[in-house]
Amino acid sequence: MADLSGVVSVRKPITHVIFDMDGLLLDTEKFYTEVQELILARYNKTFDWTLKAKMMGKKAIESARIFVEETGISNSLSAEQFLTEREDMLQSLFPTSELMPGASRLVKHLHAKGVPIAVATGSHRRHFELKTQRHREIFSLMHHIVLGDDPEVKQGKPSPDGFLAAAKRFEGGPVDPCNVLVFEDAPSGVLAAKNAGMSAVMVPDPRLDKSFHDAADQVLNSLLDFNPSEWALPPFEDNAS
Ligand SMILES: O=P(O)(O)OC[C@@H](O)CO
Ligand SMILES: [Mg+2]
Repeated sequence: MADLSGVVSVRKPITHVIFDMDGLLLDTEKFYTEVQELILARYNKTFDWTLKAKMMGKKAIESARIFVEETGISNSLSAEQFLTEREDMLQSLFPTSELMPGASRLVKHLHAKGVPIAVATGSHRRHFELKTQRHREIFSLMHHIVLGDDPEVKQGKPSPDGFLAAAKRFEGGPVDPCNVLVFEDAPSGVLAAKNAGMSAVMVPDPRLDKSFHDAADQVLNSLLDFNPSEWALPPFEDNAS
């Protein structure tokens, strides 16, 4: 592949894959958006995608601080109070989580072909259990899952902690980051993958500003558009989703 200046960019051969969870495998980002819109409405403020872009992918307390500070409500609502307030609403929404289009097909395909796969999410254990309760089969195909409250994940994305911990835990690990492909939906997640020295395929929400695409190695509208052959991964044998 050559860019406009004629520079040939060669993709690294990928041996291991790490998936983000919220907004990438699971359609859960919409729950956070909904709840945050409701909370802000009480302060006569609106939630927008500039703020969403800063919060998504981060650990709960990190994104809570951003929320109360950026919206200027921190004098009335602390980050901790915000987390407590949104908890009841989130707890009833998470068990209804759906898979994103193409997630099941891609995870099952890579697993069937023997490509080691893992998850690295900013989500903590309790939320992870609620979100995945209807999707145990897909998540059971992961070699391992690194959660946001894992002791090795000192800082959330864009720190590389979660992805580096995930690369270490593969059989025979640590895997060289240049052989790892990360799938992410969030700007902070793409940066975390790049900070870890990995390649990143971004599958962003269409409402996210396009400037956030620049850090990714590839940007797709959907996981259904992923072509494994472009990354030296085994090709799909059919076109079924
Ligand atoms: O890292 P992911 O799986 O996107 O999780 C972050 C999440 O807790 C909300 O944005
Ligand atoms: Mg995500």
